[in-house]
Amino acid sequence: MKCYPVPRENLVLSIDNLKDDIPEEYLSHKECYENVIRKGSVLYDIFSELSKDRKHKAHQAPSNAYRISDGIMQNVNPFLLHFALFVPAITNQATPEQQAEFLKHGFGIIGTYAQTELGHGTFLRGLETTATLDLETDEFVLNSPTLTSYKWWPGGLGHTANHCVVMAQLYVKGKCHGPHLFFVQIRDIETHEPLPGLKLGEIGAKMGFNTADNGFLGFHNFRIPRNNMLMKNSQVLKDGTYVESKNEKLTYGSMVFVRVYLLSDMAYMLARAATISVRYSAVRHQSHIKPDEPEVQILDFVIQQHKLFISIATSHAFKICGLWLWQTYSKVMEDIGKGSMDRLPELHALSCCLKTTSTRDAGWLIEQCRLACGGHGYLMSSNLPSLYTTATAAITYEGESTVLLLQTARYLIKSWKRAMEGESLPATVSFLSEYFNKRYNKWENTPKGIVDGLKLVVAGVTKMCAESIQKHVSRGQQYEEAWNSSSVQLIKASEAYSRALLCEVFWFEVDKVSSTLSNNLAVVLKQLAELYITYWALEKRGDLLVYTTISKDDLDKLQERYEELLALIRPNAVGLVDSFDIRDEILCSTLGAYDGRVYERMMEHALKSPLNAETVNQSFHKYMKPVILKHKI
Ligand SMILES: CCCCC/C=C\C/C=C\C/C=C\C/C=C\C/C=C\CCCCC(=O)SCCNC(=O)CCNC(=O)[C@H](O)C(C)(C)COP(=O)(O)OP(=O)(O)OC[C@H]1O[C@@H](n2cnc3c(N)ncnc32)[C@H](O)[C@@H]1OP(=O)(O)O
Ligand SMILES: Cc1cc2nc3c(=O)[nH]c(=O)nc-3n(C[C@H](O)[C@H](O)[C@H](O)COP(=O)(O)OP(=O)(O)OC[C@H]3O[C@@H](n4cnc5c(N)ncnc54)[C@H](O)[C@@H]3O)c2cc1C
Repeated sequence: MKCYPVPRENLVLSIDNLKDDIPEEYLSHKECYENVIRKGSVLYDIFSELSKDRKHKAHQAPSNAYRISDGIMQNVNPFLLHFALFVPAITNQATPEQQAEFLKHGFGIIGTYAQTELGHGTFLRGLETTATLDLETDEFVLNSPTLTSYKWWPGGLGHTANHCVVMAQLYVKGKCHGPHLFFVQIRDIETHEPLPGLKLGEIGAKMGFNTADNGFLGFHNFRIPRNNMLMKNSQVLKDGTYVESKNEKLTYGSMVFVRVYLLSDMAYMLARAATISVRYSAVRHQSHIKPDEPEVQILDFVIQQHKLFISIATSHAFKICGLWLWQTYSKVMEDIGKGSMDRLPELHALSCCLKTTSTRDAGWLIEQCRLACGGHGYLMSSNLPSLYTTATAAITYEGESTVLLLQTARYLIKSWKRAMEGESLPATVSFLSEYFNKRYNKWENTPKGIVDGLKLVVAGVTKMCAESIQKHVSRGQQYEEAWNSSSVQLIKASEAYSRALLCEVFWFEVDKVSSTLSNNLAVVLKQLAELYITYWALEKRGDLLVYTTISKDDLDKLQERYEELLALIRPNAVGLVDSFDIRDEILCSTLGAYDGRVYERMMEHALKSPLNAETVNQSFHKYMKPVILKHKI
């Protein structure tokens, strides 16, 4: 996977014409798009220059530096798909010769990843776009046979990209070989006009992501060279011979990359929301704790700490687990490069449930941060509304959450069956064997004890799912029907598995490095990790009571410890969000600026509203005054 050198923050933030005179929320839909293209083009130019000087580092661990662009854009970058999916799809799925050919223009082309259609997003085998081999001309003919087969949603497709990687059903000599990827130019490089045989446009305003330029694309007998099929894993030869892939799911590899990346991405989204809401909570004084004392910082309310500190801890949890998952991804990609695909199912299962949990948690936690800021959190200038709509889009894109959790459940059930047959299991699911063989310990009120307890919940729910499926089958249902009948519990098993993974990796990674850290830092990181684990033990107390030997007394002690941790973290709370080191220009928040001048910034921002350009808006004279005068008594 090529990674793009990321421009240093100072370099990017020092560029004058990247600043907005009018806040984006006061621009029209069209002006918004034109504005991000203006800024994105400057960024793109910087990326191009920088990439000429430095070698691309393959398999570079996720870094959120590319989110500088979000700070500059104050919204989603329409070029993001080029980097997030278009280039990775080519580097993962094309032969070296094709990569050299397709990427020879480097930043000279702008691409996107066109897979989802109006009629299908989840069920990829149901995609309707066709790519049919024409033996005589050595070309593929692309068609959108129905309205529902139009590509719909790809970022940058509407008016930005001039190329895309298209997922289409491959037809050779009348036989369908399933979804494959194709490199397609869609606009003229010089004029940017759509090429003949294409229908292109944007899909309209959305809840957020409104600068992503999500678009639609229809093909009408559109021809591309045969060599434009990405042929690293499977090939179509000149004589029409189809050489199938060692694993047909390798075609889906680009989605795994983004799912893995999203864990780190959500860590960064949460870091921003936590920074804004904790800093604001240190500035905002409201109400009393002791009646005879001055109004307090709202951060001194324990319930405010309960709302916000979990976001600080979760950001670190996702960052640490994101790097752990990235290392797994890199190792599996390396193995695949050597011809071994043994761990691909495990990586798929891990990426599905962790992508789902991280995006869902980021959504509700950012909303919780907003709500904790009262009315001012509802202002666009706080940036919390935009963070929310941007984060929650990820619950759907790159694999809808329910669908991905069912994928992980599929892996858990298969692993449970292997445990029952005495097979050895990968470390990430080996606890299923221990549970099956009744090798587990009594409850302990320690972080490790909680992690072990959460794993027992996973094993217990997985066992219950397997028994439920078996029960439905024994009553005459086909396996797929029995699976569907048990899907509520299957989702629960995957959710529990994801939570146990996050708690285990967070705690043990922190524990592992703590000896290398200064004592103060180790203490604070361990407090955050313990807060995270204890928070979720209390949230899942019902399951723990069902599947472990935890007692009511243990739970009371956990609640007490949780509240102790809130008090221990309180003195470091502002320092902890400052340590996320997110500059004001990237935070883009009147509530979260480093200098704490909240009220002055709110007023400065309000005065930028176009409505405040005059004391009386023309609508008074045009519309209100006639009515007032007419009904004046
Ligand atoms: C200039 C400034 C910018 C600079 C930027 C610089 C750098 C940026 C770099 C990176 C950024 C990265 C991320 C940034 C953040 C966000 C990205 C930006 C925007 C959003 C993009 C969104 C893009 C999309 O949404 S693309 C479309 C996504 N669509 C999906 O995910 C579809 C979901 N559906 C599926 O995956 C499948 O259809 C299915 C649900 C799995 C079902 O498929 P099916 O064939 O029915 O499979 P089945 O259930 O029968 O299982 C069969 C078998 O296959 C295995 N399987 C399935 N999928 C996979 C897989 N992906 N990998 C491996 N194995 C897979 C499955 O386990 C089964 O196996 P088995 O039979 O059980 O053994
Ligand atoms: C902001 C944004 C950006 C996007 N960017 C891109 C992009 O760049 N490129 C691209 O190709 N796509 C993109 N997408 C599309 C995205 O990948 C799809 O929306 C996603 O895969 C879900 O597919 P769908 O919308 O067709 O929902 P469907 O697949 O129709 O699912 C709808 C609902 O049906 C239920 N459901 C579906 N299947 C199952 C099942 N098997 N079991 C149980 N329940 C099920 C779920 O509740 C699901 O939410 C983007 C989407 C968004 C929102």
